Formats: sequence, C-alpha cells, structure tokens
Amino acid sequence: MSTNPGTSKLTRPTPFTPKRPVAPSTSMERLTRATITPNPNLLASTHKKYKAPISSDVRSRTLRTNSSKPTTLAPVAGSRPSSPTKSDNGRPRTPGTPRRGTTPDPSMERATSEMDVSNVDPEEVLVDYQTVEPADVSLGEMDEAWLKTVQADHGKEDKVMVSVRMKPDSKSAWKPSVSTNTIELDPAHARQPTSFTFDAILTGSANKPIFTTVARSHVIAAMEGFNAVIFAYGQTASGKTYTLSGSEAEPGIIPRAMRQVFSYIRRTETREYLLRCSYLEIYNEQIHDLLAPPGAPNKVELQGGTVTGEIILAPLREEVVTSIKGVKDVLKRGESHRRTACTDWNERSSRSHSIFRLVIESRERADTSNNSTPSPVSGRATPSGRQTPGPGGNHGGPRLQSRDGRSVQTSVLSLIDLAGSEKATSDKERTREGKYINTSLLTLGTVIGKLSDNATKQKNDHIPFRDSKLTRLLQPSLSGNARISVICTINPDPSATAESTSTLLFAKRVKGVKLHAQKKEIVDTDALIERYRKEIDDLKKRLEEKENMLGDGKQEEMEKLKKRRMSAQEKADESQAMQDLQSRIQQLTKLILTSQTLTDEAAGGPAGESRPVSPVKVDFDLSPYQLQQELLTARLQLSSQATQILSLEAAFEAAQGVDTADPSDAGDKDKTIQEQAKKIEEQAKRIHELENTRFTREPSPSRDDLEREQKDWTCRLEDEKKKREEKERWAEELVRQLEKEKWLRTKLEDERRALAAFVSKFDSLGMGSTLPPSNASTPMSSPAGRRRSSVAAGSIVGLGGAGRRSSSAFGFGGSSSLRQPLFPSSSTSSGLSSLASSTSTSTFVSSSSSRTSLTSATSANSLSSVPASVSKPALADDKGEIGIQITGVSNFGDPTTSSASSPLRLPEGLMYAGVPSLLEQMPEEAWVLGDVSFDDESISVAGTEEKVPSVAGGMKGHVKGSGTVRFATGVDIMGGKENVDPL
Ligand SMILES: Nc1ncnc2c1ncn2[C@@H]1O[C@H](COP(=O)(O)OP(=O)(O)OP(=O)(O)O)[C@@H](O)[C@H]1O
Repeated sequence: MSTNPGTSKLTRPTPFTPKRPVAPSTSMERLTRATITPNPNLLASTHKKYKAPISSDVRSRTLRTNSSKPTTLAPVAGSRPSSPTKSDNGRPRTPGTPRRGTTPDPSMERATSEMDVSNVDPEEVLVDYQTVEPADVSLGEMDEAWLKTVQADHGKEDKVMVSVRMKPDSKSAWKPSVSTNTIELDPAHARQPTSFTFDAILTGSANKPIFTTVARSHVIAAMEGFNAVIFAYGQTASGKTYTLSGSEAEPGIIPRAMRQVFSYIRRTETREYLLRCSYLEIYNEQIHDLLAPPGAPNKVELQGGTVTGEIILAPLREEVVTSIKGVKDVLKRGESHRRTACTDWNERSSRSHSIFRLVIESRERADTSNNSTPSPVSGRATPSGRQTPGPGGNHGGPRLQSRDGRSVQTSVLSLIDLAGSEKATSDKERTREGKYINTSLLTLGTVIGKLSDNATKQKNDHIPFRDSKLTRLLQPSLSGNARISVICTINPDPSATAESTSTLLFAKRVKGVKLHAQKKEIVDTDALIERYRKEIDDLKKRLEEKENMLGDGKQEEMEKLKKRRMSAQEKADESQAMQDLQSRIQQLTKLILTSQTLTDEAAGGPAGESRPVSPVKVDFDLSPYQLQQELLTARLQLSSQATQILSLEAAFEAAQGVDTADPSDAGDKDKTIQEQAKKIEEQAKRIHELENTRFTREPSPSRDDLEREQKDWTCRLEDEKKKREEKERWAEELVRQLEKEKWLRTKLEDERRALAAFVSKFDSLGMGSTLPPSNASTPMSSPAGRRRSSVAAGSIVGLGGAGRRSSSAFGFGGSSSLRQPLFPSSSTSSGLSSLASSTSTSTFVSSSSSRTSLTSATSANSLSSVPASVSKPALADDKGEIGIQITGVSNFGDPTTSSASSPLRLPEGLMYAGVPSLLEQMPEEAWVLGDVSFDDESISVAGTEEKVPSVAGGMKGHVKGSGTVRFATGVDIMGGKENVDPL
C-alpha cells in the first residue's frame, strides 16, 4: 500500500472516533431520565413487578436494596492508571496507545457490575413486549412487511451471506454495480478482466442500508433461536469499525442490531427474553475480557472446540441488559478497553479482533401459555450447569430455566470487528501486532478455503481451526451451526488494488462455505407433566359436571333430558367419549404418579410409601425424550377429546333446541335420521362387499399372471445366458486361433532370421558354402560338427536381444527374433567353453549382456529325446554371461494357454519354472528361478543367480538374474505326464 503515512494523516478529515469515550450526550441523559422513571402501569402489574426497571442503573438500585449479595465486582474508584503505558494487572496496554476512554464513570462500572449475570436472578430481569420502551425501538423497525420478508428469507439460508462495502473515495480502481451486485476492476488497473459477484455490493457512507441489507435478517434469525454471526473483514482502514460501530450520526451494525432486538421483543407478545452480553478481544493471540472490572484479571481461556463440541470461554463476564441504555453502557465500557493505535494507515486502527456477543434466551410467556399455575419446579431458578452454546459458551451465572412446560430457546448473536490486514510499519510494536493480526487472518482464510473446498468437493478434510484463537472461537459457527453474514470492506484507492483483490478473493471463498444452523431448545419435561396434571384436572371437572348433569342433576335438567331424544348413535358416541376420557385420565394419572415415585425414590424419599406401579414406568424410565413424546401424544389426544366433548355438547344443545322448538317434528326427524342411518349402513355394507369381492377375486388371477410372467422372464433369461455363453465360447475360440496364427507367424519369422544370421555367420567364417542360406528347415550343426540337432524345421529361434552388447562366438545376432524380454545370464569362461562345445545338443545357449532367452523343445528327461527342439551352439559374450533359449511347438498347440495353466518343465537338470499359482504343484527337486510371472506369451522369471549343473547333455553354466523364459513348442508340460507331440 503506497499511502503516505504522513499525508494520509494530514489529509484525512478529522475522522469520527466511535471508539473514543463519548461524553454523556443529551440523548443519553434523556434515555437515563426516561428509564429511571418507570412506567407506573408496568409497576402496577403484578407479574411484571420486577421487570419494570429496564435500565441497568435502575436495576442495580433495585438489586442493591433487594439483594444482600456483596458487590464484590464493583470497581475501586480511580483504580485505573492514569498513564496509558502502565499495565493494569494482566491487561497490557499497547505501548504509546492508551485505550480509549480510560476514565470511565465509576458509577457506571458499579451499576453494570451488578448486572453481571452471576449477580442477578434471571427471572427478575426478563424483557418482554411490555417492558421495552418505545424509545428503544427505532421507527420503521416494526414494519410488518419487511419482517415478513426477512422471516421468509433467513430461514432458507444455507450459505454465508457475503457482501462487499466500498469506502467512498474520489479515486477508485473499482467499478461497483449495485444493481447486478458485481464489482469490477477498472481495466486501466487490471492486467486481465477481474470481476466478482456477491450477495450485495454496498457503497456510500450511510450505515442504515448496510444494516438493512446485510444484518437485519441475521438479527431476526438470532431472535428466533438460530446462532448468528456478522463480521467485517478487510484491509486496515477500509471501514470495518465504521461498518460495525459507526458514529453517533451514522450508527453502525451493532447499535442498530440492538435496537432491532428490542423492536423484535416489543412486537412478540408471546415470549419473554433474557439478554446477556459479553465483549471480548483477541490481542496478540490472547483473549481478553473487555468487560472485566479494572484491576481484575481479564485473560480468558478457551476450552473445548472439538468437532462437535461447544466452545467454552472462562472466565467471561456476562452482563444482563434490559434496555438500549444498558447495551450502550456495556458497549461503551468494552470499547474503552479495546486496543487501538495510530498506524501509518489509520489514525485509530483496531489492534485486536473484537467480538460483541449477545446471548438470547427466551421462552413462552407464562400468561400466554395454557397453564399459568406455578409448577412445583418453579421458583427461583438454580444454576443448572447448562452452558451457553455457540461461540463463547461460558461458565456464567444462572440461566433462564424452562418452566411449566415452556421450553427455553437459546441463541447467540456475535458481532465481530476483525483487525485489518496490514504491511509492516515503521513502528516495531505495530509491526509485531500486525504479524499476529495477519497470521490469524491467514488462518481464517485457510479455514474458510478448506471448508469451502470440503463443501464443494464433498470431502471431509481436516480443518485447522486450532491454528489460531480466532478460528477456534469461530469453530462452531464456521462449522455450520450459525447464520453468517460477512461484510468485506475494501479501499478503492488504486494503490490498494492488491489488498482489495485479496479481500475479494477471501469473500469468494467464504461464499462456498455451507451452513446448517439449528435451533436449540431446552424442554422442561417436569413442567410438561405438571401442565398435563392441570389439564386432567380441568377435564375431570368438566366430566363431573356432565355426570352431574346426566345423573342426579337438577330436576330441570332431568326434565330436559327426558324430553331430549338422542339418537342411538349420539348416545353411543357420548358414552364412548366419556370412557375414553376416563381411561386417558387414568393413564396420565398413572404416568404422573410414576414420575413422582421415581423422583422421590431418586431423591431418597420416604421408604415404604406405597405408590401405584404404572405400566408405563419402563417407558418413563427409559429416556426423558421418550417421555416427552408420550406426553405430547397424550396432550394431542386430550385436545382432540376436548374437541369431541365440545362438539357433543353442541350436538346436545342443538338436540335440546330441536326438542323444545317443535316436539311434534321430532318423531319425523328421528325417522329421517334412522332412514338415513340405514341407508349409510347399507352403503357401507355394499362397499364392504365390493371390497371383499375385489380381494377374493383379484389375487388368484394376479398371482397366476405373476407366476406366468416370472416363468416367462426366467426362460428369457436362460436363453440369453445360453446365447451369451455361446458367444463367449466363440470369441475364445477366435482368440485362440488368432494367437496361434500370431505365434506361428512370429516363429517363422524368428526361424528365418536365425537361419539367415546363422548362415551369414557361417559365411563370414568361410563355411557358408556348406549351408543353403535360406533353408530354414535345414538342421543346424555345431561349429565343431559333433552332433546334429534333432529339432524339426520351424523350431529355430533367433538369439540375443536388443540389448545385446557383444556378439557370441557364433554370431547369433538378430535380436529382433526375440520379441519377448530375456533373462540375463552369466557364466564362467569354463561354462562358456563348455556351452560352446555343446552346440550340437538340443539346447543352445545365447548370451546377452542384459537378457537371455531360453528356447527349447524338450522331453521330460532329455532334450535330445524331443525332436521338436532346436539346438544351437552356446554363445558367450565378453562379460561371460550366458543365456539359454528353448523353443518348439506346444504340446497343445497353444503355448499361451499352456503357460497360463501348467507348470513349465524345462530340460532336466536345467530348471523348472511355472506360473506362480502352480509353483506348489511342482516337484520338490525342481529348480525354480525366483519368482515367476506370466503374460499372454511368456513366463517371466525373476531370480538371482542359479546354477545350471547340467544342460542338455553336458552343457554347464550359470543362469543369472531375471528375465523371460519364452516357452513354446515341445516344452514338457505337467511334469512329462502329457503326451509330447513334437513337430
Ligand atoms: N463508508 C465510509 N464512509 C465514510 N467514512 C468511512 C467509511 N469507511 C471508513 N471510513 C473512515 O475511514 C477511516 C478508517 O475506517 P475504520 O477505522 O473503520 O477502518 P478499519 O477497517 O476498522 O481499520 P483497522 O483495521 O485499522 O481498524 C475512519 O476514519 C472512518 O470514519
């Protein structure tokens, strides 16, 4: 960033400093005055008598008089160090950078201390639509139309809402388009077209549209029980704090969100709320409680944060707020403790990430629920040990308890102002802070990138949440259990193009993160039982009334009853309903008694006190959830029965009306009813008969059809199978033929070349005249001419390989004759000479520096006994290696098939080789050249040096290394048991 520090500071118009301590303004005074004059109507309300004082200062006065709790957390007046550089017990100041508002009003400190949730009874600081003052609700926030819109929208979000806010600047490298939500880099500043599209592109200085667009739906989501996170991200001085906190004239998201909260409460008549806030910052990878009283330790430890677990921050102070005034006090106090400093780019740069959290707990209001009778579990709530969920759950004071079956919904709204990424500055301390800031932002970027990657590629890669305090703190939210809105702020100045592009790329990654926020509710099962008890009592009462009426009730009623001509059906229905009601009452009574029995037993209740044993005891004992389900079902039944009673009552009254109005008509009406009932009965009978007929007739034909169809399909399947098998056989045959032909062609080619080479060698030795050059079938003799090969024509193979480096004594070149790789061999010179002298045997040895092949046509016992082989003279190369190549015609006419299915037996005393799966079948005395593998045309032998004691009647030598045994004609298969069929 090329901003000149000097000029930037000089040219910057005196910025609004939202973080500075604000002197009590007139509006604040007005608020205070307003709140300390409680509404007498509200105070007169009995159930609200503790709720009237809705400001923290009034609350504190009430508590001071009512509570005997020591105000242990009250600050010592004037305990704050006057010097900004002095450390105040665990809260180091940024050197040379005094925290804003270092002289807070001690009375405010005291007042808010007592609003610490551990000092108050949550039941006494509840907020509801009656306690919210009109002054706390901003005009326009109560508009039903927008509420409907946002309610419709926020419920569907499964992605992070990402918006970009561009700071106003006369020079801009970016072209924002608010209508298309696109921001484009001016081509004059771009090497290539750069354009981004987000959920919203925001410009200008007004903060209201920003709040409406990016935050309002999230605040409402939080009010409805979802965790919500709103954070600002961007380079330093791009406007994050301006967006979150704003100014007195342009309040930012936090103050507007708080107004929204109270607006929401005011319009929600059915619920009551407990609002608790905390304020913390992450400075140089250490979490500090911004609301800790001066002098008290303020370091916060972070625990938990496993994949599913919640984050616990302890110790973290939580202040109960009941009005906007209370929120303002808390914000002011927290902001005065935040670390800011003048940097090269921002006169008041946030040196830490700050997180303002509002825990919202709510439940149905007692007087709007069906039962307002206090339950046995009501009364002052005791700390339950439940912890606040989501980012920043803590060990704070008592929580709102579920009561009288009214479950408690808990959610957390987190508003986060991140420190901005920045380059190294001239100031050492700033640079050090900057390093921490950049590192944690980098980790945030990595975490977001991985989350996004996992979501798009449906992977489950490790996410390095633990690499920074910020990501650990945000883990539950980033993992999906929150509605998230990210506002990325950019400085449009051309000198900041790189930073802005980086911010926009971050924004793009965030867009890929998937969310699945869930509401959290704590259900009070005891209270539910209590509610049922009440309902049963009501029903019992009504039943009694009815019985009295029906039984020995007043004479008048009796007379009426006598007159009344209830239809038989009506009577039956009524008595059935009453029976059902009674049995349900019994069932529920048992359930409740069982619950009490169990509770008493668990609590060590009086022994020997007999309790009815309920058949549902086991169910009740199993799990509270099952019990709750059972109770809910019971409740539904009760309400349906209540409806039934009501309709019966109505029918009863109607019947009475009919009687009194025109008794003479009654007989006719009854007749009609009877006739109609008869008709209905007949119709029902007819339907029943028809159904029976359908069921009795239809099954057999359909079964038959089914069976027939099944048979049909089975036959077709069989046919298809046969056809397929035939085709497969045919294909196999074709392949076999093809391979045979291929092999024959190769063999002929090999023989032709070998012969040509042999003849040319002989020619070069001056013996060429003795052999016709192209006669492949001519038996080859050794140079010494001692013995003749008994190999038939067509079994001659080429020797040597492509890698052959030296020619043999007899010059068997023509490496092309060996299409398969050969195994390298070696021999001593004596072995070589021996081999050389045995060329007239039915085996020849070819040498190659790298590979050697064996080709032979042999019988089980001796090469010479199988005329289908060819003998070649032994060859030696300059390295003394030898190779053996054996070839011939397969016993079965198909070498490939043979090699794949049988062990290969080579000339006796030379070696045995076989396919791996058949090695076990080979005779013990067999020679195996290392591991053997095979393919279509060859067996590969990977072995180390193996001695060849005797090769084809006297040859001696060594076979070394790995290579390929190419076997073919004449190889004795299956240990010689097969009939060798030489050419
Ligand atoms: N949209 C805007 N309209 C008018 N002024 C703005 C706007 N955005 C930022 N500013 C001004 O720019 C200056 C820097 O803004 P701010 O302190 O909010 O930046 P920041 O991103 O929070 O910086 P840092 O990361 O260093 O804390 C402030 O003086 C602020 O008033």
